[in-house]
Amino acid sequence: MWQDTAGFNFSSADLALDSQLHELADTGAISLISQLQTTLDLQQQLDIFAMHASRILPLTALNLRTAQGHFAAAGSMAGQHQYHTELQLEQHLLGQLSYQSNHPFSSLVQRQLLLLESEWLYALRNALLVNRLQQMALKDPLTGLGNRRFFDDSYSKAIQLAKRHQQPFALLLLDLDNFKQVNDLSGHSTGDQVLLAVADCMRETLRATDSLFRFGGDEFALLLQDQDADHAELIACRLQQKINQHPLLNLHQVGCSIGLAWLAAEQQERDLFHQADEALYQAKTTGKGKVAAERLSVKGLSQPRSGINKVSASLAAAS
Ligand SMILES: Nc1nc2c(ncn2[C@@H]2O[C@H](COP(=O)(O)OP(=O)(O)OP(=O)(O)O)[C@@H](O)[C@H]2O)c(=O)[nH]1
Repeated sequence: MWQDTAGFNFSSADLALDSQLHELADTGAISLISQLQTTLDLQQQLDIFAMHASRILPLTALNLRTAQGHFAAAGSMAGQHQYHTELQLEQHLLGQLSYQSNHPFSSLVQRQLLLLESEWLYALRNALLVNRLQQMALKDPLTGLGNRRFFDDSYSKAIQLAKRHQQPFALLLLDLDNFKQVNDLSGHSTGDQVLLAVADCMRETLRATDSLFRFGGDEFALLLQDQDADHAELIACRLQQKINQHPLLNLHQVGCSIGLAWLAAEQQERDLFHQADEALYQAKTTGKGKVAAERLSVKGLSQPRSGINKVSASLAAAS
């Protein structure tokens, strides 16, 4: 037991806590905690943490890898030295941090960074949780593609970006042909398999998975940023071909119709969604299995499989 000058008694545990608090104050951890409490945004938390870590050692870059994505602190650039750590809380790996600096990461620096990291863990866990819930709210639960809400957000952001940077931008709306018969003839779970196969075809055609959406039912959308009309048309045809050639979709004679509209750099004000929807309507009503481009000119870029026509005809006869 120790006594300070004012006569208070301290145990060794109090002194250990006191010295830890001083160390935390030295590393800036206390103000770090209060700053981290102001946000549940992963990028913002990383930026705040990077600012505090830079007080220990000037950093050129700080990257955070998590199961929900990779983040880089604002202004990150390559440095001469690297240091990697894992952020774990209660035996759960939250993420991996990669520091870069033009100064070496001495063992003292590493120790201070470790201490600082430990102050981030709870706030990081909460931010990851919120991020995961947000992602779930934006995803179609069956296919994992973006849902309609996510599409609406992405669409307006893409339009703004296209306007700001004068970049072309295309929208594809896709509706399956003859999907209902899969449910009717083979059951709902086979129908679900068919929808999953369509999502796979979309992912294989377009790697940027955050641009792929399912609105519900058998309706899908693709946002193609910085794509001119020719390229967008090529992607639409490639996707349609993939769907036509997919074994499961072929087996159930499911094809697709696609409506395509694009915004050239000089044409900023048109209602792209309406155009693509009109084009899709044209593709549907002029025989299915087609890609229809804006201005309502239907191009028979891909012919429907003969089987599809036959099934349509027999369904029509049956109804
Ligand atoms: N298996 C499954 N079916 C669904 C789901 N959501 C909607 N559906 C069904 O999808 C079908 C969509 O109907 P339509 O678009 O008229 O079917 P279609 O045969 O493709 O019609 P066309 O577009 O005229 O060729 C309906 O039978 C819905 O019940 C789902 O999540 N899973």
